[in-house]
Amino acid sequence: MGNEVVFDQCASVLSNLLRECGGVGVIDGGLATELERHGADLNDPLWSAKCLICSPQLVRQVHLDYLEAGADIIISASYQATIQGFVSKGLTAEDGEALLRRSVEIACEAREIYWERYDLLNPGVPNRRPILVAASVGSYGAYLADGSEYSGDYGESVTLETLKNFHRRRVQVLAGSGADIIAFETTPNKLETQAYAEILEEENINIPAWFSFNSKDGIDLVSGDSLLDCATIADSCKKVVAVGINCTPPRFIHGLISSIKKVTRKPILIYPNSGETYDGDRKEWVESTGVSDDDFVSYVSKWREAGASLIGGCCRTTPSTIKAICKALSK
Ligand code: MET
Ligand SMILES: [Zn+2]
Repeated sequence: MGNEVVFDQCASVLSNLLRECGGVGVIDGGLATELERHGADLNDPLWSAKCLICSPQLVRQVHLDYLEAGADIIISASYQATIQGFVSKGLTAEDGEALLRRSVEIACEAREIYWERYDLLNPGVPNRRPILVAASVGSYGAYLADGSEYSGDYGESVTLETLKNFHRRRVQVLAGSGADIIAFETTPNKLETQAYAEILEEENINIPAWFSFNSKDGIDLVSGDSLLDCATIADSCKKVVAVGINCTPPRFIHGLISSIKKVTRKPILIYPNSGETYDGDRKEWVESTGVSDDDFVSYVSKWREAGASLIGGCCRTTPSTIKAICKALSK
């Protein structure tokens, strides 16, 4: 297939969804933290990817809960699923690749169950609503599980090539897994943004991607790298169809949308966390620091007005947050 055809196909995946959703789509909420709320123990270097091995049916149920809550896009449990991470657990690289594919398959199964229920409840009404499955790619720091996911500081020895070599095979496998889009999430720095863009351009990746950055000051990425620079890289990459922010406190989102808008006309996506802070030493969330579903929702129309086209939640948001977002958008 010629490059231009691939680019057109990539662009239409999201534009079709947005058209059918009346210009604004809803992304799901936190996956890992929701698995934990249901009792999963994620204290493991594989984090939520551990559930791909131990409790795939719980992962499918959480995807289904988000669809029932109204999400138009569900994100697979591959955030911290890496071939290297599975190999350190004693699996073969082939098993690791199979688990990556499985993460997308589980999300697709949830979509199928959801659609079948719709058919049962609405016999003869052939109008299943469109749902996209996004294959999650977390950062190199998420794989290291040493906190660098939230500092973006990988040290001098990690180069662009290190990051490209780390991510390449996973991205290839996820691109061929049946997912509709690749979600590069919680991206902490510019080097990794560059690595993602180069992989998408150099490899024959024929599904679109979104780039989502993580900020802790409401201005730049967690590493201190310029959001404008990183969003510009995303803007220049033809396979990237949306750019935005995730896992960042709600209070910072409005300003971040305005910044991104300065450098791209691509759809802007945002899926903030609950605003709670994570205590890395105790390995737990500090509840009192967050916002309630009602507070979260009071932001939604402002984010929409500021220019966000895809809105959802990240860590510690739940299906009830997503339901409230849908309500605020009167979907
Ligand atoms: N999609 C991932 C999740 O919700 C994003 C995690 S951000 C640290 O589990
Ligand atoms: Zn998160």
